[in-house]
Amino acid sequence: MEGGYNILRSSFANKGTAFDQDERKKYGLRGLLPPRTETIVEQAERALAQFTSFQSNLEKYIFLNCLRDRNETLFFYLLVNNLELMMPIVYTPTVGEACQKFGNEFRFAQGMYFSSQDKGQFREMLDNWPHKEVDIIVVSDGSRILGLGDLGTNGMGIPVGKLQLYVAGAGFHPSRTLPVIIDAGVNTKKYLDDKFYLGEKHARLSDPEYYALMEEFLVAVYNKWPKVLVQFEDISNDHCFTLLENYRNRFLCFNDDIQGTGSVILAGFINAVRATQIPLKDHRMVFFGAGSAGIGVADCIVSLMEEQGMTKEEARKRFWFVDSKGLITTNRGDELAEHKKAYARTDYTTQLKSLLEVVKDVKPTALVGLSGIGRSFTQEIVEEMSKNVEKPIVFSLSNPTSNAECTAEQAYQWSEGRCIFASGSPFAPVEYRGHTFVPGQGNNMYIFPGLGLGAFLCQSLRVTDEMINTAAKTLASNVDDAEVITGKIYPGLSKIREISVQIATNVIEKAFEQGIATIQRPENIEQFVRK
Ligand SMILES: O=C([O-])CC(=O)C(=O)O
Ligand SMILES: [Mg+2]
Repeated sequence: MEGGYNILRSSFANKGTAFDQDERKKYGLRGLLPPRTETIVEQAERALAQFTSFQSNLEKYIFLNCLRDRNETLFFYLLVNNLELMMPIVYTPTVGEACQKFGNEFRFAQGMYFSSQDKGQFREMLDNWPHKEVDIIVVSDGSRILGLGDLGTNGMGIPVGKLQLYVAGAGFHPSRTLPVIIDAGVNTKKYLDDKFYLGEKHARLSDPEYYALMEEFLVAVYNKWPKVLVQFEDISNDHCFTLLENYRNRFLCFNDDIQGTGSVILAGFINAVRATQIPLKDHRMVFFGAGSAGIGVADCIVSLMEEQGMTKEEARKRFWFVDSKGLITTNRGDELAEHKKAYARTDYTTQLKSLLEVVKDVKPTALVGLSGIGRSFTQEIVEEMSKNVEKPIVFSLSNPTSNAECTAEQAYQWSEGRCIFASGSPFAPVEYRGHTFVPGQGNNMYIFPGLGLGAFLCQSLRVTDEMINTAAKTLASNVDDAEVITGKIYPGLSKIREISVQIATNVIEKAFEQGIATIQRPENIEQFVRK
Protein backbone atom coordinates (compact mmCIF):
# COMPACT_ATOMS: atom_id res chain seq x y z
CA MET A 1 0.00 0.00 0.00
CA GLU A 2 1.27 3.40 -0.87
CA GLY A 3 0.96 7.13 -0.51
CA GLY A 4 -1.96 8.96 0.98
CA TYR A 5 -3.71 5.88 2.26
CA ASN A 6 -0.83 5.20 4.65
CA ILE A 7 -1.08 8.72 5.98
CA LEU A 8 -4.77 8.21 6.75
CA ARG A 9 -3.92 4.95 8.51
CA SER A 10 -1.19 6.44 10.70
CA SER A 11 -2.67 7.85 13.89
CA PHE A 12 0.15 10.38 14.18
CA ALA A 13 0.00 11.69 10.61
CA ASN A 14 -3.74 11.46 10.08
CA LYS A 15 -5.77 14.66 10.31
CA GLY A 16 -8.84 13.16 8.61
CA THR A 17 -11.21 15.75 7.19
CA ALA A 18 -8.91 18.51 8.46
CA PHE A 19 -6.47 18.02 5.56
CA ASP A 20 -6.93 21.11 3.39
CA GLN A 21 -7.09 21.00 -0.41
CA ASP A 22 -3.36 21.74 -0.85
CA GLU A 23 -2.39 18.96 1.55
CA ARG A 24 -4.76 16.59 -0.18
CA LYS A 25 -2.96 17.27 -3.48
CA LYS A 26 0.51 17.11 -1.98
CA TYR A 27 0.05 13.84 -0.09
CA GLY A 28 -2.03 11.96 -2.64
CA LEU A 29 -5.23 12.17 -0.61
CA ARG A 30 -7.59 13.44 -3.33
CA GLY A 31 -10.66 11.26 -3.53
CA LEU A 32 -9.82 9.45 -0.29
CA LEU A 33 -11.74 11.89 1.92
CA PRO A 34 -15.21 13.45 1.73
CA PRO A 35 -15.01 16.78 -0.14
CA ARG A 36 -15.46 19.32 2.65
CA THR A 37 -12.46 20.36 4.75
CA GLU A 38 -13.21 20.75 8.43
CA THR A 39 -11.44 22.57 11.23
CA ILE A 40 -10.39 20.64 14.30
CA VAL A 41 -13.10 22.50 16.22
CA GLU A 42 -15.73 21.03 13.91
CA GLN A 43 -14.16 17.57 14.09
CA ALA A 44 -14.13 17.76 17.88
CA GLU A 45 -17.77 18.79 17.98
CA ARG A 46 -18.73 15.65 16.09
CA ALA A 47 -16.46 13.46 18.22
CA LEU A 48 -17.98 14.90 21.39
CA ALA A 49 -21.47 14.13 20.10
CA GLN A 50 -20.37 10.57 19.36
CA PHE A 51 -18.79 10.25 22.82
CA THR A 52 -21.98 11.49 24.46
CA SER A 53 -24.15 9.06 22.50
CA PHE A 54 -22.63 6.05 24.29
CA GLN A 55 -24.54 4.91 27.35
CA SER A 56 -21.89 3.15 29.42
CA ASN A 57 -18.57 4.50 30.61
CA LEU A 58 -16.78 1.46 29.24
CA GLU A 59 -18.16 2.14 25.76
CA LYS A 60 -17.03 5.75 26.07
CA TYR A 61 -13.56 4.50 27.07
CA ILE A 62 -13.40 2.21 24.04
CA PHE A 63 -14.62 4.97 21.76
CA LEU A 64 -11.91 7.36 22.97
CA ASN A 65 -9.10 4.84 22.65
CA CYS A 66 -10.25 3.87 19.16
CA LEU A 67 -10.35 7.55 18.26
CA ARG A 68 -6.79 7.83 19.46
CA ASP A 69 -5.84 4.89 17.27
CA ARG A 70 -7.21 6.78 14.24
CA ASN A 71 -6.18 10.34 15.01
CA GLU A 72 -3.88 11.27 17.93
CA THR A 73 -4.25 14.98 17.30
CA LEU A 74 -8.02 14.96 17.50
CA PHE A 75 -8.05 12.64 20.52
CA PHE A 76 -5.77 14.88 22.58
CA TYR A 77 -7.51 18.05 21.40
CA LEU A 78 -10.80 16.59 22.59
CA LEU A 79 -9.32 15.38 25.88
CA VAL A 80 -7.57 18.65 26.74
CA ASN A 81 -10.72 20.63 25.98
CA ASN A 82 -13.03 18.31 27.93
CA LEU A 83 -10.71 17.23 30.71
CA GLU A 84 -13.20 17.27 33.56
CA LEU A 85 -15.76 15.31 31.55
CA MET A 86 -13.30 12.74 30.18
CA MET A 87 -10.85 12.29 33.04
CA PRO A 88 -13.11 9.76 34.82
CA ILE A 89 -13.28 7.80 31.54
CA VAL A 90 -9.66 7.61 30.36
CA TYR A 91 -8.49 7.43 33.97
CA THR A 92 -9.88 6.40 37.38
CA PRO A 93 -12.46 4.95 37.82
CA THR A 94 -13.41 3.68 34.31
CA VAL A 95 -9.85 2.62 33.46
CA GLY A 96 -10.18 0.08 36.29
CA GLU A 97 -13.13 -1.61 34.60
CA ALA A 98 -11.31 -1.42 31.27
CA CYS A 99 -8.37 -3.30 32.81
CA GLN A 100 -10.62 -5.98 34.31
CA LYS A 101 -12.15 -6.56 30.88
CA PHE A 102 -8.98 -5.92 28.89
CA GLY A 103 -8.87 -9.37 27.28
CA ASN A 104 -12.54 -9.28 26.33
CA GLU A 105 -12.48 -5.78 24.92
CA PHE A 106 -9.10 -5.97 23.21
CA ARG A 107 -9.07 -4.31 19.78
CA PHE A 108 -5.51 -3.24 19.05
CA ALA A 109 -2.22 -3.14 20.92
CA GLN A 110 -0.82 -0.02 22.54
CA GLY A 111 2.60 0.24 24.18
CA MET A 112 5.06 -2.64 24.65
CA TYR A 113 5.02 -5.99 26.44
CA PHE A 114 8.00 -7.90 27.83
CA SER A 115 7.68 -11.35 29.35
CA SER A 116 9.90 -14.12 30.67
CA GLN A 117 9.78 -15.73 27.19
CA ASP A 118 11.70 -12.70 25.93
CA LYS A 119 14.54 -12.96 28.44
CA GLY A 120 17.82 -11.76 27.01
CA GLN A 121 16.12 -9.97 24.12
CA PHE A 122 14.64 -6.86 25.74
CA ARG A 123 17.20 -4.45 24.28
CA GLU A 124 16.70 -5.77 20.76
CA MET A 125 12.91 -5.63 21.19
CA LEU A 126 13.05 -1.96 22.12
CA ASP A 127 14.23 -1.28 18.58
CA ASN A 128 10.81 -2.42 17.39
CA TRP A 129 9.23 0.65 18.98
CA PRO A 130 8.38 2.85 15.99
CA HIS A 131 9.40 6.20 17.50
CA LYS A 132 13.00 7.30 17.74
CA GLU A 133 12.82 9.29 20.96
CA VAL A 134 11.09 8.38 24.20
CA ASP A 135 10.95 10.88 27.07
CA ILE A 136 8.79 9.00 29.52
CA ILE A 137 7.84 5.40 30.28
CA VAL A 138 5.17 4.21 32.70
CA VAL A 139 5.78 0.58 33.59
CA SER A 140 3.62 -1.84 35.56
CA ASP A 141 3.66 -5.58 36.15
CA GLY A 142 -0.10 -5.53 36.70
CA SER A 143 0.26 -7.02 40.16
CA ARG A 144 -1.76 -4.37 42.05
CA ILE A 145 -3.96 -2.47 39.65
CA LEU A 146 -5.67 0.35 41.63
CA GLY A 147 -7.35 -1.50 44.51
CA LEU A 148 -8.41 -4.33 42.18
CA GLY A 149 -5.60 -6.77 42.89
CA ASP A 150 -3.48 -8.82 40.49
CA LEU A 151 -4.73 -8.27 36.93
CA GLY A 152 -1.52 -9.37 35.18
CA THR A 153 -1.17 -8.16 31.61
CA ASN A 154 -4.70 -6.75 31.75
CA GLY A 155 -3.15 -3.90 33.70
CA MET A 156 -1.93 -2.23 30.48
CA GLY A 157 -4.81 0.25 30.71
CA ILE A 158 -3.04 1.94 33.63
CA PRO A 159 0.27 2.87 31.93
CA VAL A 160 -1.77 3.92 28.87
CA GLY A 161 -4.10 6.11 30.96
CA LYS A 162 -1.33 7.66 33.07
CA LEU A 163 0.56 8.64 29.93
CA GLN A 164 -2.54 10.20 28.39
CA LEU A 165 -2.58 12.44 31.46
CA TYR A 166 1.12 13.23 31.02
CA VAL A 167 0.19 14.53 27.57
CA ALA A 168 -3.05 16.28 28.52
CA GLY A 169 -1.89 17.54 31.91
CA ALA A 170 1.74 18.45 31.26
CA GLY A 171 2.27 18.66 27.51
CA PHE A 172 4.53 15.66 26.86
CA HIS A 173 4.51 14.71 23.17
CA PRO A 174 2.32 11.63 22.62
CA SER A 175 4.85 9.93 20.35
CA ARG A 176 7.51 10.25 23.05
CA THR A 177 5.52 8.36 25.68
CA LEU A 178 5.78 4.59 26.09
CA PRO A 179 3.42 2.45 28.19
CA VAL A 180 4.91 -0.88 29.25
CA ILE A 181 3.79 -4.11 30.86
CA ILE A 182 6.33 -6.52 32.26
CA ASP A 183 4.47 -9.83 32.20
CA ALA A 184 5.76 -11.79 35.16
CA GLY A 185 2.74 -14.11 35.31
CA VAL A 186 -0.52 -13.66 37.19
CA ASN A 187 -1.81 -15.19 40.41
CA THR A 188 -5.51 -14.53 39.85
CA LYS A 189 -7.20 -17.80 38.93
CA LYS A 190 -9.96 -16.08 37.00
CA TYR A 191 -7.46 -14.86 34.43
CA LEU A 192 -5.51 -18.12 34.28
CA ASP A 193 -8.81 -19.78 33.35
CA ASP A 194 -10.02 -17.03 31.00
CA LYS A 195 -9.75 -17.94 27.31
CA PHE A 196 -9.54 -14.25 26.39
CA TYR A 197 -6.73 -13.42 28.82
CA LEU A 198 -3.75 -12.18 26.78
CA GLY A 199 -0.86 -12.58 29.20
CA GLU A 200 1.31 -15.59 29.92
CA LYS A 201 -0.72 -18.20 31.75
CA HIS A 202 1.46 -19.14 34.68
CA ALA A 203 1.83 -18.15 38.32
CA ARG A 204 4.00 -15.17 39.15
CA LEU A 205 7.74 -15.69 38.92
CA SER A 206 9.99 -16.24 41.92
CA ASP A 207 11.69 -13.14 43.34
CA PRO A 208 15.09 -13.74 41.70
CA GLU A 209 13.48 -14.30 38.29
CA TYR A 210 11.27 -11.25 38.76
CA TYR A 211 14.07 -8.89 39.76
CA ALA A 212 16.22 -10.18 36.89
CA LEU A 213 13.46 -9.29 34.43
CA MET A 214 13.10 -5.80 35.87
CA GLU A 215 16.86 -5.29 35.81
CA GLU A 216 17.11 -6.37 32.19
CA PHE A 217 14.27 -4.03 31.27
CA LEU A 218 15.70 -0.97 33.00
CA VAL A 219 19.23 -1.52 31.72
CA ALA A 220 17.89 -1.94 28.17
CA VAL A 221 15.74 1.18 28.43
CA TYR A 222 18.52 3.42 29.74
CA ASN A 223 20.89 2.02 27.17
CA LYS A 224 18.55 3.00 24.34
CA TRP A 225 17.17 6.23 25.84
CA PRO A 226 19.63 7.55 28.46
CA LYS A 227 17.49 10.62 29.18
CA VAL A 228 14.19 8.87 29.78
CA LEU A 229 12.17 9.13 33.01
CA VAL A 230 10.62 5.87 34.24
CA GLN A 231 7.53 5.85 36.43
CA PHE A 232 6.80 2.61 38.32
CA GLU A 233 3.08 2.06 38.68
CA ASP A 234 0.72 -0.33 40.43
CA ILE A 235 3.33 -2.84 41.54
CA SER A 236 2.48 -4.97 44.57
CA ASN A 237 3.92 -4.23 48.02
CA ASP A 238 6.26 -7.22 48.03
CA HIS A 239 8.28 -5.66 45.19
CA CYS A 240 7.58 -1.95 44.84
CA PHE A 241 9.63 -0.73 47.81
CA THR A 242 12.65 -2.84 46.87
CA LEU A 243 12.52 -1.73 43.23
CA LEU A 244 12.40 1.92 44.27
CA GLU A 245 15.31 1.53 46.67
CA ASN A 246 17.33 -0.38 44.07
CA TYR A 247 16.84 2.12 41.30
CA ARG A 248 16.07 5.58 42.69
CA ASN A 249 19.74 6.56 42.92
CA ARG A 250 20.78 4.73 39.79
CA PHE A 251 18.27 5.96 37.20
CA LEU A 252 15.84 8.85 36.84
CA CYS A 253 12.72 7.16 38.17
CA PHE A 254 10.01 7.31 40.81
CA ASN A 255 7.09 5.25 42.06
CA ASP A 256 3.79 7.02 41.58
CA ASP A 257 1.86 5.05 44.21
CA ILE A 258 4.44 5.65 46.94
CA GLN A 259 5.75 9.09 46.03
CA GLY A 260 3.05 10.59 43.78
CA THR A 261 0.26 9.59 46.14
CA GLY A 262 2.45 10.63 49.09
CA SER A 263 2.86 14.07 47.60
CA VAL A 264 -0.77 14.63 46.65
CA ILE A 265 -2.05 13.58 50.07
CA LEU A 266 0.57 15.71 51.76
CA ALA A 267 -0.85 18.65 49.78
CA GLY A 268 -4.38 17.81 50.90
CA PHE A 269 -3.15 17.38 54.43
CA ILE A 270 -1.42 20.76 54.45
CA ASN A 271 -4.74 22.33 53.50
CA ALA A 272 -6.76 20.18 55.89
CA VAL A 273 -4.47 21.39 58.67
CA ARG A 274 -5.21 24.97 57.60
CA ALA A 275 -8.94 24.17 57.70
CA THR A 276 -8.93 22.49 61.12
CA GLN A 277 -6.56 25.10 62.56
CA ILE A 278 -4.95 22.34 64.65
CA PRO A 279 -1.14 22.57 64.34
CA LEU A 280 0.44 19.77 62.32
CA LYS A 281 2.38 18.41 65.31
CA ASP A 282 -0.84 17.82 67.26
CA HIS A 283 -2.62 15.69 64.66
CA ARG A 284 -3.32 12.04 65.45
CA MET A 285 -3.55 10.01 62.28
CA VAL A 286 -5.08 6.59 61.91
CA PHE A 287 -4.17 4.94 58.61
CA PHE A 288 -6.16 1.99 57.33
CA GLY A 289 -3.94 0.11 54.87
CA ALA A 290 -0.15 -0.15 55.13
CA GLY A 291 0.81 -0.74 51.50
CA SER A 292 2.73 1.39 49.03
CA ALA A 293 0.34 4.33 49.22
CA GLY A 294 -0.20 4.26 53.00
CA ILE A 295 3.50 4.19 53.80
CA GLY A 296 4.29 6.68 51.02
CA VAL A 297 1.77 9.19 52.39
CA ALA A 298 2.96 8.82 55.99
CA ASP A 299 6.60 9.26 54.93
CA CYS A 300 5.69 12.50 53.13
CA ILE A 301 3.81 13.88 56.16
CA VAL A 302 6.71 12.87 58.41
CA SER A 303 9.14 14.78 56.18
CA LEU A 304 7.03 17.93 56.58
CA MET A 305 6.89 17.43 60.35
CA GLU A 306 10.68 17.13 60.43
CA GLU A 307 10.95 20.33 58.45
CA GLN A 308 8.86 21.96 61.18
CA GLY A 309 11.23 20.85 63.91
CA MET A 310 10.05 17.42 65.05
CA THR A 311 12.40 14.45 65.04
CA LYS A 312 11.58 11.49 62.78
CA GLU A 313 10.75 9.39 65.85
CA GLU A 314 8.39 12.02 67.30
CA ALA A 315 6.73 12.43 63.92
CA ARG A 316 6.20 8.69 63.41
CA LYS A 317 4.52 8.45 66.82
CA ARG A 318 1.64 10.58 65.45
CA PHE A 319 0.60 7.62 63.23
CA TRP A 320 -1.37 4.52 64.05
CA PHE A 321 -1.41 2.01 61.17
CA VAL A 322 -4.09 -0.65 60.91
CA ASP A 323 -3.86 -3.58 58.51
CA SER A 324 -5.91 -6.75 58.05
CA LYS A 325 -4.75 -8.02 61.46
CA GLY A 326 -5.51 -4.82 63.40
CA LEU A 327 -3.21 -2.19 64.88
CA ILE A 328 0.37 -2.70 63.71
CA THR A 329 2.54 -3.17 66.77
CA THR A 330 5.99 -4.61 67.31
CA ASN A 331 4.66 -7.21 69.71
CA ARG A 332 1.56 -8.61 68.08
CA GLY A 333 3.28 -11.86 67.31
CA ASP A 334 3.66 -11.88 63.53
CA GLU A 335 6.62 -11.21 61.28
CA LEU A 336 6.03 -7.67 59.98
CA ALA A 337 6.82 -6.87 56.36
CA GLU A 338 9.89 -4.65 56.19
CA HIS A 339 8.00 -1.54 55.03
CA LYS A 340 5.64 -1.64 58.03
CA LYS A 341 8.32 -1.74 60.71
CA ALA A 342 8.99 2.00 60.96
CA TYR A 343 5.37 2.66 61.94
CA ALA A 344 4.78 -0.29 64.26
CA ARG A 345 3.65 0.94 67.71
CA THR A 346 5.74 -0.04 70.70
CA ASP A 347 3.34 1.30 73.35
CA TYR A 348 0.51 -1.26 73.30
CA THR A 349 0.22 -4.30 75.53
CA THR A 350 -3.28 -5.31 74.47
CA GLN A 351 -3.86 -5.97 70.81
CA LEU A 352 -6.52 -3.83 69.10
CA LYS A 353 -7.97 -6.02 66.38
CA SER A 354 -10.36 -3.74 64.50
CA LEU A 355 -10.35 -0.27 63.01
CA LEU A 356 -13.25 0.71 65.28
CA GLU A 357 -11.30 -0.26 68.40
CA VAL A 358 -8.32 1.77 67.21
CA VAL A 359 -10.47 4.82 66.47
CA LYS A 360 -12.03 4.58 69.96
CA ASP A 361 -8.63 4.31 71.57
CA VAL A 362 -6.67 6.89 69.56
CA LYS A 363 -9.40 9.53 69.04
CA PRO A 364 -7.78 10.56 65.75
CA THR A 365 -8.00 13.95 64.06
CA ALA A 366 -7.51 12.22 60.71
CA LEU A 367 -8.65 8.89 59.30
CA VAL A 368 -6.89 7.93 56.07
CA GLY A 369 -8.03 4.96 54.00
CA LEU A 370 -5.63 3.35 51.53
CA SER A 371 -6.72 -0.21 52.15
CA GLY A 372 -8.35 -1.22 48.88
CA ILE A 373 -11.32 -2.38 50.96
CA GLY A 374 -14.57 -0.75 49.90
CA ARG A 375 -16.92 0.65 52.57
CA SER A 376 -14.62 -0.22 55.47
CA PHE A 377 -15.26 3.18 57.09
CA THR A 378 -18.61 2.29 58.63
CA GLN A 379 -21.19 4.67 60.05
CA GLU A 380 -20.11 3.69 63.56
CA ILE A 381 -16.45 4.46 62.82
CA VAL A 382 -17.09 7.86 61.27
CA GLU A 383 -19.58 8.81 64.02
CA GLU A 384 -17.17 7.71 66.72
CA MET A 385 -14.43 9.79 65.18
CA SER A 386 -16.67 12.84 64.79
CA LYS A 387 -17.48 12.83 68.53
CA ASN A 388 -14.00 13.92 69.44
CA VAL A 389 -13.00 16.51 66.87
CA GLU A 390 -14.76 19.50 65.42
CA LYS A 391 -13.54 18.98 61.86
CA PRO A 392 -12.58 15.33 61.36
CA ILE A 393 -10.34 14.70 58.37
CA VAL A 394 -11.74 11.72 56.46
CA PHE A 395 -9.72 10.62 53.43
CA SER A 396 -11.28 7.70 51.62
CA LEU A 397 -8.60 7.18 49.03
CA SER A 398 -8.80 3.66 47.61
CA ASN A 399 -9.54 3.30 43.90
CA PRO A 400 -11.69 2.83 41.94
CA THR A 401 -14.96 4.18 43.35
CA SER A 402 -16.20 0.75 44.47
CA ASN A 403 -13.16 0.45 46.73
CA ALA A 404 -13.49 3.85 48.41
CA GLU A 405 -13.57 3.30 52.19
CA CYS A 406 -16.75 5.38 52.31
CA THR A 407 -18.63 7.59 49.88
CA ALA A 408 -18.62 11.38 50.05
CA GLU A 409 -22.29 11.38 50.97
CA GLN A 410 -21.72 8.97 53.85
CA ALA A 411 -18.80 11.00 55.21
CA TYR A 412 -20.79 14.27 55.19
CA GLN A 413 -23.90 12.66 56.67
CA TRP A 414 -22.18 10.69 59.40
CA SER A 415 -20.05 13.67 60.47
CA GLU A 416 -23.08 15.99 60.27
CA GLY A 417 -21.42 18.01 57.54
CA ARG A 418 -18.30 18.74 59.60
CA CYS A 419 -15.66 16.55 57.95
CA ILE A 420 -12.88 17.58 55.59
CA PHE A 421 -13.27 14.92 52.93
CA ALA A 422 -11.17 13.72 50.02
CA SER A 423 -11.37 10.59 47.90
CA GLY A 424 -9.08 8.97 45.34
CA SER A 425 -11.83 8.51 42.74
CA PRO A 426 -14.22 11.32 41.86
CA PHE A 427 -17.51 11.84 43.74
CA ALA A 428 -20.27 14.25 42.68
CA PRO A 429 -21.15 17.22 44.95
CA VAL A 430 -23.32 16.33 47.94
CA GLU A 431 -26.36 18.26 49.25
CA TYR A 432 -26.64 18.05 53.00
CA ARG A 433 -28.93 20.19 55.18
CA GLY A 434 -29.19 22.91 52.55
CA HIS A 435 -25.46 23.05 51.94
CA THR A 436 -23.57 21.86 48.86
CA PHE A 437 -20.27 20.09 49.61
CA VAL A 438 -17.80 19.60 46.76
CA PRO A 439 -15.57 16.61 47.60
CA GLY A 440 -11.87 16.93 46.78
CA GLN A 441 -10.17 14.29 44.64
CA GLY A 442 -6.93 13.36 46.38
CA ASN A 443 -5.50 11.60 43.38
CA ASN A 444 -1.87 11.56 42.25
CA MET A 445 -2.99 12.94 38.86
CA TYR A 446 -2.38 16.43 40.31
CA ILE A 447 1.27 15.62 40.97
CA PHE A 448 2.84 13.12 38.57
CA PRO A 449 2.47 15.12 35.32
CA GLY A 450 4.21 18.22 36.75
CA LEU A 451 6.73 16.27 38.83
CA GLY A 452 7.66 14.10 35.85
CA LEU A 453 7.88 17.11 33.53
CA GLY A 454 10.17 19.01 35.90
CA ALA A 455 12.45 16.05 36.57
CA PHE A 456 12.70 15.20 32.87
CA LEU A 457 13.20 18.74 31.55
CA CYS A 458 16.11 19.53 33.86
CA GLN A 459 17.53 16.03 33.34
CA SER A 460 17.75 15.57 37.06
CA LEU A 461 20.04 12.77 38.24
CA ARG A 462 17.20 11.48 40.41
CA VAL A 463 13.84 12.31 41.96
CA THR A 464 14.46 13.37 45.56
CA ASP A 465 12.16 13.59 48.58
CA GLU A 466 12.70 17.35 48.52
CA MET A 467 11.36 17.56 44.96
CA ILE A 468 8.30 15.58 46.03
CA ASN A 469 7.78 17.81 49.04
CA THR A 470 8.06 20.91 46.84
CA ALA A 471 5.47 19.50 44.46
CA ALA A 472 3.05 19.01 47.37
CA LYS A 473 3.50 22.55 48.68
CA THR A 474 3.01 23.98 45.21
CA LEU A 475 -0.24 22.08 44.80
CA ALA A 476 -1.47 23.08 48.27
CA SER A 477 -0.80 26.76 47.57
CA ASN A 478 -3.31 26.64 44.73
CA VAL A 479 -6.20 26.78 47.19
CA ASP A 480 -6.68 30.11 48.97
CA ASP A 481 -7.64 30.69 52.62
CA ALA A 482 -11.28 31.53 51.88
CA GLU A 483 -11.68 28.22 50.02
CA VAL A 484 -9.81 26.19 52.62
CA ILE A 485 -12.12 27.40 55.39
CA THR A 486 -15.06 25.92 53.48
CA GLY A 487 -13.31 22.53 53.42
CA LYS A 488 -12.00 22.74 49.85
CA ILE A 489 -8.48 21.30 49.93
CA TYR A 490 -7.73 20.62 46.26
CA PRO A 491 -7.99 23.03 43.32
CA GLY A 492 -10.41 22.38 40.43
CA LEU A 493 -9.27 19.93 37.78
CA SER A 494 -9.62 22.50 35.04
CA LYS A 495 -6.46 24.16 36.41
CA ILE A 496 -4.32 21.07 36.00
CA ARG A 497 -2.10 22.33 33.15
CA GLU A 498 -1.36 25.56 34.99
CA ILE A 499 -0.62 23.59 38.17
CA SER A 500 1.73 21.31 36.23
CA VAL A 501 3.66 24.38 35.03
CA GLN A 502 4.04 25.59 38.61
CA ILE A 503 5.01 22.17 39.95
CA ALA A 504 7.53 21.57 37.15
CA THR A 505 9.03 25.04 37.65
CA ASN A 506 9.48 24.57 41.40
CA VAL A 507 10.74 21.01 40.99
CA ILE A 508 13.41 22.27 38.57
CA GLU A 509 14.37 25.08 41.00
CA LYS A 510 14.76 22.46 43.71
CA ALA A 511 16.87 20.20 41.49
CA PHE A 512 19.22 23.12 40.77
CA GLU A 513 19.34 23.95 44.48
CA GLN A 514 20.30 20.35 45.21
CA GLY A 515 22.91 20.35 42.47
CA ILE A 516 21.37 17.43 40.57
CA ALA A 517 20.00 19.18 37.47
CA THR A 518 22.31 18.42 34.56
CA ILE A 519 21.17 20.97 31.96
CA GLN A 520 22.42 24.52 31.75
CA ARG A 521 20.29 26.67 34.04
CA PRO A 522 17.62 28.41 31.91
CA GLU A 523 17.33 32.16 32.39
CA ASN A 524 13.65 31.93 33.20
CA ILE A 525 12.63 28.48 34.38
CA GLU A 526 8.90 29.04 34.09
CA GLN A 527 9.20 30.20 30.47
CA PHE A 528 11.43 27.21 29.75
CA VAL A 529 8.73 24.89 31.13
CA ARG A 530 5.97 26.59 29.16
CA LYS A 531 7.96 26.29 25.94
O1 LIG B 1 -4.60 5.57 39.27
C1 LIG B 1 -5.12 6.25 40.18
O2 LIG B 1 -6.24 6.75 40.11
C2 LIG B 1 -4.30 6.54 41.39
C3 LIG B 1 -3.31 5.46 41.60
O3 LIG B 1 -2.17 5.54 41.20
C4 LIG B 1 -3.81 4.19 42.14
O4 LIG B 1 -4.92 4.12 42.65
O5 LIG B 1 -3.05 3.22 42.04
MG1 LIG C 1 -1.36 3.63 40.83
